Amino acid sequence: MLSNANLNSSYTLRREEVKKSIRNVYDKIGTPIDLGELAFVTGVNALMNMLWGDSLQGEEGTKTGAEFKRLVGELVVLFAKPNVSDFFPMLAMFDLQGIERKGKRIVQYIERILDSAIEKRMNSNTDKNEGTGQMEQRKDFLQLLLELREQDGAATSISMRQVKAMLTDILVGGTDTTSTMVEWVMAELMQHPEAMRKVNEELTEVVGLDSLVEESHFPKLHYLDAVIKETFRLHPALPLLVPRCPSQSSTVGGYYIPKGCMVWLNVWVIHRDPKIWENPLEFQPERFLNESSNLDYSGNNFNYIPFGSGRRICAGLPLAEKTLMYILASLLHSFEWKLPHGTELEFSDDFGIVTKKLNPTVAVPTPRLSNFELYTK
Ligand code: HEM
Repeated sequence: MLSNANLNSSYTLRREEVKKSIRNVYDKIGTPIDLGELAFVTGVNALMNMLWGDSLQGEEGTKTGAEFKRLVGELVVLFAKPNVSDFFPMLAMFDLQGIERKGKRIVQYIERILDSAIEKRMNSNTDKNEGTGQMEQRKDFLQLLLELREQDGAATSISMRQVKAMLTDILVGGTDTTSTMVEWVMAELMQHPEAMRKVNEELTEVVGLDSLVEESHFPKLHYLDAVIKETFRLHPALPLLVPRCPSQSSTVGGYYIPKGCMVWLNVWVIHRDPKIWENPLEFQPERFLNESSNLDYSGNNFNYIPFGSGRRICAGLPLAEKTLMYILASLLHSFEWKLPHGTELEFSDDFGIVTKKLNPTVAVPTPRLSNFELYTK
């Protein structure tokens, strides 16, 4: 599902969701909009469409999206919360901080969404089989997983539990991260009007005010790409990545790392290390415009690893890169964004495995496009 060929063939699904969001924003022109919520619903719909061909529709869908966002947000806080049971396993059965109880409640909520999608698909597969005797179903991610299920003796056979675990991984891993980054980028741009001006200029030149952004424009949006990379430097979504557990003892940089221990890599600190970065606390997208800097998301330069590195690098990286660029470029090209009157930007972050903004980024849109029909078609 996450290969480049599959991503290219699912472009229309992302396009539909982004256009829907532009229409929704246009309907609320002049009023404050929670950018994290907007990005979350756009991202989750694009993802659900790719996973099982359905999305959250209408007012009800927006409400479910907001609830889903809140719960995934709660889950990423729980993932990182120090748990007394980890240090004293005999206390685990008492679940003293209620971490297990809260986690289970959220996972059950996600499972209900998955159960409904899986049931619908299995019923439609049965109908098709009975009706025509042919297997001619949609080959989305859910269909591929269902076909791998319980193949007698096959090495690739997986259980229904594993199907749900994979879908949950993708939904949780791919939604909160993307919407959080949209919020940070928009906040940094509103805080740095010169950078915002350059992004707008680039979009006007590359896309034109009489057109909407398409993925084919991305390779030419160099400045916006640098803005996103600089935002990842200052606000890496997973500041400690996922923990590693070495299978052999070794010595790294003079430190002995015993086999079997848990290693956390502090990307947040690496990205702000004055030995690596000039003026590390300043927002300077230009540092990513220098082609010789070799700073991309591949994880090959250990000075810059917002998507991790090595075998466990983010599995959704190509999709994340496309979705983030698409949502941001579209919001910035279609609208001008200003802070609501009398409010100020705020950059504190919240504790959790994902570095979220403590307070939502809220902004008021005004139209930028010359052809108003583009907002509604
Ligand atoms: C802006 C968006 C995203 C960011 C910043 C991000 C970041 C990360 C990071 C830092 C890791 C840990 C890598 C490591 O420790 O080396 C990770 C793992 C992962 N990500 Fe993402 N991610 C994003 C979007 C996505 C999307 C869209 C998906 C799925 C469609 C996804 C699926 C995963 C999965 C499954 C893993 C675990 C990989 C493994 O352990 O083998 N992520 N992500």
